[in-house]
Amino acid sequence: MMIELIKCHGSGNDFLLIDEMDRDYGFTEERRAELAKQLCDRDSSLGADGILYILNSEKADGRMRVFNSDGSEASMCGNGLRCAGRYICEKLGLEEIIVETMKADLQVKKEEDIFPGIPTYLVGISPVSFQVRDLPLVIDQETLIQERLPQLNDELVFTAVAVPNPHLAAIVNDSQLDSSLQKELSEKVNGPNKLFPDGVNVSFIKVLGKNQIYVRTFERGVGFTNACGTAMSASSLVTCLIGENQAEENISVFNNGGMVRCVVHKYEDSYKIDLIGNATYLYKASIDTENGFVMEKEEYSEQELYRKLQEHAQSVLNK
Ligand SMILES: N[C@@H](CCC[C@H](N)C(=O)O)C(=O)O
Repeated sequence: MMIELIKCHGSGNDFLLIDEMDRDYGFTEERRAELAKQLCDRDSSLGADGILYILNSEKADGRMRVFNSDGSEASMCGNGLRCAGRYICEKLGLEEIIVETMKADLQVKKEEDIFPGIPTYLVGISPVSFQVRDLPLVIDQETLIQERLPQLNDELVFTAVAVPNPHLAAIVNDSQLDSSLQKELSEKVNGPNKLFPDGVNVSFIKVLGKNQIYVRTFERGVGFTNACGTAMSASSLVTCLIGENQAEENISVFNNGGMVRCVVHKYEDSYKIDLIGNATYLYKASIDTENGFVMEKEEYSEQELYRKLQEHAQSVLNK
């Protein structure tokens, strides 16, 4: 079967976007998962962190389903939603839309360029829950907010939060960041384990200065990625909880693929986080799924400008 797709990225977190809005490929659930494993394989001709399936929605402007490269389906993807949102906005000729995702209908809005010439979108990350049952995290307490988790590690202070996909975040120092700790912990909680039976995205956060943080994430179903949008949103929230940053202020979040901006909104008994960043198209291609061969490929020229943002982000990180 021939499939048409767009390879795109948000902060270097890369995806294969497949439009099913006006084309019915007749995918079964098994086929979606198989395709994610086949096409995202870095040793294949494409390679990506996940697939974004774009579908019609009965209650929103479009629907996004995201599959990780291991074939598992995730409830949300912040970087992916910027790309999916851009695609649906441009297809419908709109600047602001609602996209149905597994657990919530979310706002996507075209924003002023985060860096000259870079298509930029805002996605509203919600709902946010600190209830451990929403991750799930199996411990004998209701929440884990800036606390130790001795069953996992004695050294770090963690926050567990669902946005709504599950995140475990810790603020770390340079030596913890440079060590193999994150890999070890992440592999533990993403293999067969009793604490996080469904796995969890694990982020290490470094505070760089006022309103500036660096976040590195080991993603459930993928491994280390250049960036994870929901993780950067969750991490921004964590830094607000501890008073390093403030709600309603712009937080620049640097990552290994570039940078985004987050704004934490605090309501009476809930939070929402705006995630603002690039939605960059690399190429469009037709794929023969029998053998994974790329039959036709047309490059976009957007990545060149994106490199300027990356150079800027790198210069901040090197300071
Ligand atoms: N890269 C994404 C998150 C993708 C899903 C995640 N790996 C999960 O399984 O929850 C993002 O940008 O948020």
